[in-house]
Amino acid sequence: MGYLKVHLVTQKVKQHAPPTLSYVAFCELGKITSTGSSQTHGQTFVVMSLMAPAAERKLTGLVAATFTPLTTQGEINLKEIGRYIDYLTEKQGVNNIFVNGTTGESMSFSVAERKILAEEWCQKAKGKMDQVIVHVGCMNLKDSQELAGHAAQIGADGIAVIAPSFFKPSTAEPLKMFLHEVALAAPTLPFYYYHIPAVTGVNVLASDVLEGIEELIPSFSGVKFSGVDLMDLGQCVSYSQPRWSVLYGVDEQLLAALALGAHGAVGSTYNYMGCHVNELISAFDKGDIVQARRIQFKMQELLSYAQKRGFDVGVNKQLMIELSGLNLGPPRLPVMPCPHEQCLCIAQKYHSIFPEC
Ligand SMILES: CC(=O)N[C@H](C=O)[C@@H](O)[C@H](O)[C@H](O)CO
Ligand SMILES: CC(=O)C(=O)O
Repeated sequence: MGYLKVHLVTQKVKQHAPPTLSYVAFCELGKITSTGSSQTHGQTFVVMSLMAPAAERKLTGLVAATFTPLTTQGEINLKEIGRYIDYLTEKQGVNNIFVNGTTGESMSFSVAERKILAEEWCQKAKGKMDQVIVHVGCMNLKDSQELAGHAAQIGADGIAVIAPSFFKPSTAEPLKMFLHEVALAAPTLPFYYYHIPAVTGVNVLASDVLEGIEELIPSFSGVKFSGVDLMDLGQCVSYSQPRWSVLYGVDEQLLAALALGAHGAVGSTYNYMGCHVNELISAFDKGDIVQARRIQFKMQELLSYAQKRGFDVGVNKQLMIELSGLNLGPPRLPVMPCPHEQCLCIAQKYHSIFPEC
């Protein structure tokens, strides 16, 4: 959440002309540090220096999809968010978070609760996290727009939007129109499409959504790809513009996504496996495929063990509690809390597979 300096020049049409739309948009983009004017070929130009948000930087590496801390009574528990952030940065080496997503059970929270949560995550992340991406997708356009506008006000580094899934778009066109309308509520915030077909039931190829989207959504910055169709993923990477990030979201097969050129990963397991997956990524970057594969196989061993015992957000949250010691509370209905013994045996399996971070 630092700043980087850019200069821009905008043409002044008349002597006392009101600011043009693009001028206003750029003013909203960052903090103006100096203004002036210059004359060229008899025309007056307004010259402005401004600081654009650091989020203009490409998002890479690991992003933890956070759980939502609740009290034992099931109310949001803001008190634990600061400790949670310290745990991720200090114990896991994870410096980016994706809040109010699937793992955060966003669809089970009201718009008001999601705003309070997003604000607290952004506040507590200041000076500690590189980027905070707020998921703002809802079943309807109005709530999504409200959350997008709010994310811009609270200084989020980006927003992500899932496909609405009660009325499912059956082709890319209506989905892109929906995403565009949400993006208009926060036109200067980096925008990510959140692709998770197994959960939404929206089986539109992500690469079809990406095609031409840079013209529709100038703030478009990438896709969080939580699908298993690696051909579609490859098509997203090959279409991707230089400043976009293709972030993979099926943790158990991250290595395949890295081989296809994914720029980073967003996932629930990076909450407690971040330190090991950072090693996987650095082994891959060094060309040590054998070591990268060894770590990926360990992740698969743990996840297949957990999946055989029923692995959902409730189990995952309880596992995080066992491994981190954080006070995250139960999930919210309809997600059921995890029976203590079930999570304990998955936590034991974790310790038998992975060394201490
Ligand atoms: C459905 C779901 O929650 N997917 C997550 C991200 O999108 C993943 O991070 C998984 O939790 C993870 O890959 C374990 O299966
Ligand atoms: C896993 C993930 O990315 C999410 O919880 O939304």
